[in-house]
Amino acid sequence: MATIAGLYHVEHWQYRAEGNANLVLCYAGPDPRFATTVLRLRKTDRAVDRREEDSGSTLISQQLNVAPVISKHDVSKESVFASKVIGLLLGEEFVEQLIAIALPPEFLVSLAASIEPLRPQSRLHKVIDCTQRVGFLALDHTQFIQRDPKEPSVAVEIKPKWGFLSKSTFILKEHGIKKRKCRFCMYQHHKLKAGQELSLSEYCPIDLFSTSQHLVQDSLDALVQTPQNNFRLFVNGEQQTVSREAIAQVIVGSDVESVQQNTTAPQRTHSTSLIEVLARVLSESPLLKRLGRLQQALDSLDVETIHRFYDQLADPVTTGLPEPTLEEFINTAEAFLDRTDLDAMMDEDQETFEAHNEASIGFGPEDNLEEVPDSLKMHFIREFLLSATLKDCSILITIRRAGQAEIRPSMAIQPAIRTDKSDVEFREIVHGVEVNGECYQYKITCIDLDPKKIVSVPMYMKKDRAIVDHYLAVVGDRERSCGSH
Ligand SMILES: O=P(O)(O)O[C@@H]1[C@@H](OP(=O)(O)O)[C@H](OP(=O)(O)O)[C@H](O)[C@H](OP(=O)(O)O)[C@H]1OP(=O)(O)O
Ligand SMILES: Nc1ncnc2c1ncn2[C@@H]1O[C@H](COP(=O)(O)OP(=O)(O)OP(=O)(O)O)[C@@H](O)[C@H]1O
Repeated sequence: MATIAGLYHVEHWQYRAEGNANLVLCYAGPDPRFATTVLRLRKTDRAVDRREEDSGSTLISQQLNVAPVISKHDVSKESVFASKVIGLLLGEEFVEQLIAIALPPEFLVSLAASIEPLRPQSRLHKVIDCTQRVGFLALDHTQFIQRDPKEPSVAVEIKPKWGFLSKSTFILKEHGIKKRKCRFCMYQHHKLKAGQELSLSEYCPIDLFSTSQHLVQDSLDALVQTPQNNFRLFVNGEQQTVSREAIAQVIVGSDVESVQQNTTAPQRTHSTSLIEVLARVLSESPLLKRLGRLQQALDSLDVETIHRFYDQLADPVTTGLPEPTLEEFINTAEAFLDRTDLDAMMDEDQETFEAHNEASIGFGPEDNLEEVPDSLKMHFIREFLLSATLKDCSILITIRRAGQAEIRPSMAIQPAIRTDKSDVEFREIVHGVEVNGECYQYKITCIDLDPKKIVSVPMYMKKDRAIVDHYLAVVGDRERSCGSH
């Protein structure tokens, strides 16, 4: 594992953001090698008595003392999973580069203590896992490698979730609502009941994934209106509160300082809004379409059949299945690509894509599923896990105004970082787009591409049931289908 001299200064790392599983810090020190990089660290359950909680180093040291020496999460292969497995499917250019680095425990302990007061209340049930020996250095995708002091970079993070309505013939008739309402829209009602959200989101992923520019634009407006955990805004790497006003002010290249200070200073008027530029980028880039089609094609059997396979294969004593290895995931992706023409898949209309997809499975719901060979059952469970990764990733789109000459695609390379093992360098591909006669540079990257666990399959099944049952109980089958306008 690489050790990088000069990286382990706690005071040089600032809290950036966190999800359920990882916490991310951005570099704010003087070393130019780490400018525009972030550090991604795994979290673990807070395993100490809450009465003793002091949100400081005692707490973290307790964790360090009680936890086993080897972290229960072996994350060392996760960077390879993202680049090799997801890279095969999505295209390597869209997958964020992660560099695995060694983590001294004292560094983690001090880091955890220093950022604790900055963390949101809702995430405090977990802490940085101070037993992890490996973390990841990545590019800060809210900014460009080459900063332009005159043109601020505006970044939007979208967690698009499930971009398809399942047409799987394996879905039981009584669960047919899944063919009309998307999982995100149905899940909103469950989240409301559970107190996870206070109001329903106006966003529907089916519109975002539609590739129709006006629907994409409408769904971006909906995300701004109800961002939940699906939309974040950054200006020069600083996270901003999402609001219509902030978005209107962040007309790319407008008076950014006033947005950062959240003032309502008079805006410079531009004909083009950030939403328009984003809609163009999302409709133009193949990423979103590829993501949606892959999510659907890799989930051809739906969790209902996947769970049946899981039950048929699971060891009755341990009631589990071994987690797939990296090699097994690679083989699964390769076998999927053998039966799928990725280029054709991108060009086909929805109906043809679904028909091809169904035909390529090799068996149907009318067949005796007990007779499907075990190896094939395992294969489809792993495909389903790949789909789960793609259903939970986020997309970062970073934009800045540019001159006409700068909108040709180009690659920027960060100065090499010398580790004790080798030199590593980060790269980014910068594209250009012209909207309403104004030129912009952008990059688009997928983050959070961790492998999902096979042990979660029964939980996925339970969640599916809970979401559908609750939706049918409170709404029924009376709303218009998602995607029908
Ligand atoms: O099942 P979902 O759709 O709720 O997804 C979970 C996410 O909830 P969301 O609905 O996006 O708010 C959830 O996000 P939040 O914690 O709600 O922000 C995680 O991303 C979770 O992944 P993991 O278990 O940490 O690997 C996600 O779990 P997976 O289903 O991806 O395993
Ligand atoms: N390379 C990056 N550049 C900039 N910001 C990043 C980067 N990676 C992560 N982040 C920020 O940190 C947040 C948490 O990271 P990440 O999505 O990997 O966590 P997670 O726990 O896996 O998320 P989830 O709960 O969705 O599974 C992201 O939502 C994003 O705002």
